[in-house]
Amino acid sequence: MKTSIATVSIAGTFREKLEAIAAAGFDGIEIFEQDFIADEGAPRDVGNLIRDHGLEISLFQPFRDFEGLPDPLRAKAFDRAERKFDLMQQLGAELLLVCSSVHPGAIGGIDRAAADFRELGERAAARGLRVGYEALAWGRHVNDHRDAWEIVRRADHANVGLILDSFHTLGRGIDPETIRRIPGDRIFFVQLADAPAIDMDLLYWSRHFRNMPGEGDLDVTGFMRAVTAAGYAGPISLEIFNDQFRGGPARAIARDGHRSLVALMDDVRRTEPALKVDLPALPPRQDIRGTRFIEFATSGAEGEALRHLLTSLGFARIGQHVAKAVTLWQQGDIRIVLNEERGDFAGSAFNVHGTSICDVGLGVPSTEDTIARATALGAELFAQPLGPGQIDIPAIRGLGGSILHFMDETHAQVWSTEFGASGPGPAGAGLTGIDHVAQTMTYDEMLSWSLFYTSLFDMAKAPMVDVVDPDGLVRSQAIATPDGTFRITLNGAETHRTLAGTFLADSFGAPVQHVAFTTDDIFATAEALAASGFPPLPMSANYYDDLASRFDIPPDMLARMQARHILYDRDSTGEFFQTYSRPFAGGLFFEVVERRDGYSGYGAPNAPFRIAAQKRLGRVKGMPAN
Ligand SMILES: O=C(O)c1ccc(O)c(O)c1
Ligand SMILES: [Mg+2]
Repeated sequence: MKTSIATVSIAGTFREKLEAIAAAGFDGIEIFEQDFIADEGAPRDVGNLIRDHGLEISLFQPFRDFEGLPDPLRAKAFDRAERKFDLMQQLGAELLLVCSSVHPGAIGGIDRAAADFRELGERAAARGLRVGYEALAWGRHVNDHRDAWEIVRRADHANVGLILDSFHTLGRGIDPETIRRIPGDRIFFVQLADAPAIDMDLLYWSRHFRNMPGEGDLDVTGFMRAVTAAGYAGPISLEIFNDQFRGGPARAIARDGHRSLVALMDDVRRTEPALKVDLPALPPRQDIRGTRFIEFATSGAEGEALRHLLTSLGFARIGQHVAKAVTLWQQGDIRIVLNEERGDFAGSAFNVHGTSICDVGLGVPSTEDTIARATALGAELFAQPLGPGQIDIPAIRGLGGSILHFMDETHAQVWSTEFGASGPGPAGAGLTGIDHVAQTMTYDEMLSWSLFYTSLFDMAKAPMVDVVDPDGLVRSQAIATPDGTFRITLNGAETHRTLAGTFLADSFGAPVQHVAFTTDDIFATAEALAASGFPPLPMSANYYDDLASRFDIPPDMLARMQARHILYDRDSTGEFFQTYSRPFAGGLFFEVVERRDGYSGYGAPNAPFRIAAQKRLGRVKGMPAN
C-alpha cells in the first residue's frame, strides 16, 4: 500500500511540509500547485528535493476549468495545460489532476467533455504524462463521480483516467457502492478525506472542515472498500483542507494522517476479508477492560493535601513500593498510586505540571497485541529503567507526554510484588470504579486525540457537546468502549479564561483535569463523604429550583440532593447523579457519579452551573478550599 498526502493538508513552508511528510512515513506527495509556486526553487531542484526526502510525486494538482469551453477559451485552456505539462516534466511529476469545471462559460455535454479529454490525453501521451479527471461536488456541469467516469469512458484514451475523492462522493451523499462498477485500472488516483456531519454549503465545508479518515462522520471505510473491490491498487492519498491543520504542528498532523490510513485499510480488510489489502498484519482494535490504576505525580504540601482528600473520599493507603517513594491507595478495586519519587518520569512530570496525573494503567486482553497495534499506528513507546523488584509493564506516550500503561493477566502480581498489597481495598465511601477520566487540551488537539483513542482501542465517539463556561466555550467529546467500562472525555479549550483553559495554562498542559468515580448509591456515598469531612462543591439554590421545574423529582429526594450538593440529569434511558470535590492543587478535581438504567451521557446540561460554582471558589493552589 502506497501512502501519499497533498501538501495543502499541513502547515509550513514547502520544505517544512516535505520534512514532516517524510518523517511520518508517507511514500509520496500530491504537489498542491500553490505550495510549489510559493517556493523559490526552480522546478527541477524542487523535484530533486522531494526525491531526496525519499518521496515520490504522486500527483500534481489542481488544473481547473478545462473541459467544455467554446473557442477561444478552449484553445487557451489547452495552452495552459501545455505550460503545466512543461512544469510537470521538470518536476518529474507524471499525473495531473483536472477537476471539473466551475467556469461560467463551460457549455456542458458529456461528449464535448470527452472529446476535450481525448485531445488532452493525446497531448499528455506525447510527453509520457497522464491526466485524471475529478468531479468536484460543486462542479458546474459535472459534480458526481459517475458522470466523470462516463466522460473518461467515452474519452477512451489510455492516458486519461478517473480520480476519486471520498469527500466529493460522500459529501454529496452519493452511494460509494457505485464505484464497484468502475474498472480499477481506469481509476488513476484516490484522494481521501473525512468531514464532520455539518449541514452547510459544500464548497465551504470542503475547503475548511475536511479531516483525516476516522476523525469525521463520513463512511470513508465504505468508500475505500468499494475502491479496493474495484481493483484499484494505486496510492491512497490524503487531501485535507482544514483551517486548524493549516496552522497546526505539521509533524504531528502528518503523523495523524499516516495513522488514519493504516487504521482505515486495516478496517477495510476486517470488514471485507475477501479484499486484498497490501498492509502488514496488525492486531485488531483493543478491548479495554477498565482502568487498573491512576498515578499522581506529587510532592510536599500538595502531596499532603491530596492524601487528605483521598482519605476523605474513602481511600486507604494500603501499600508502600519496595524501592521507591510511591504509595498505593485503594478503595474496593480502585487503585490510586501517589508517586513522590524524584528523578524518574513522575518526578519530571511533577516539575513541569505540579501535582498531576502522569500515568493511567489500562486493562487489556493482551499487552503484546496492544503494543503491536500501537506501534503499527505510529504511537511512541515509553520505557524507563526498571528498579529492583519492579515488573515490566509495557507503555506508550499519551496526551501531554503522559503515560498509558497496559496490563493483562500476566501483570496480576504487580501489586503484591511491588507494594506487598493484594486483593480489594476497604469499601470506604462505596466508590466502586472509575467512570471516566476527563482530559483537557487545546481545541486544536481534539481531533488528534480522538483519532489516537479510536484507532487504537475499540472505542466510539459520542457527538461533540458545547460546555458553557462563564468565560468562554469548551468543546467536549466523550469516547467510550461499547460496554462503557472505559470512558474518556476530551475537553478542548479555546481560551485560557475558561476553567479548562486556566487549568491547561496553570499546569503547563497537564493531561487530566478530573477523575470521576462510580458509586451504586450516590446518597449513601454522599452521607459517608460528609461523615469523613469531604468538602463537596457547593451548588446554588437556583440550581435546585430549576431542577424542580424541569423534572418530577420527589420533594424529599430533591431536598437530600440539595443538602448533599448532588446534581441530576436524565436522558431517554435513565438517570444520572453527580457530586464534585472542590478544586485542589491548581485545578484538579474529583467527581462521583451514579448511572441508573443505562444513562450514557456525562451531565452536560449541568456543566455551566458546576463550572460557575468552581469559579466562585477561585483558583485554589495547594489546599482544598473550604
Ligand atoms: O477545493 C478545490 O478547489 C479542490 C481542488 C482540488 C481537489 O482535488 C479538490 O478535491 C478540491
Ligand atoms: Mg480532491
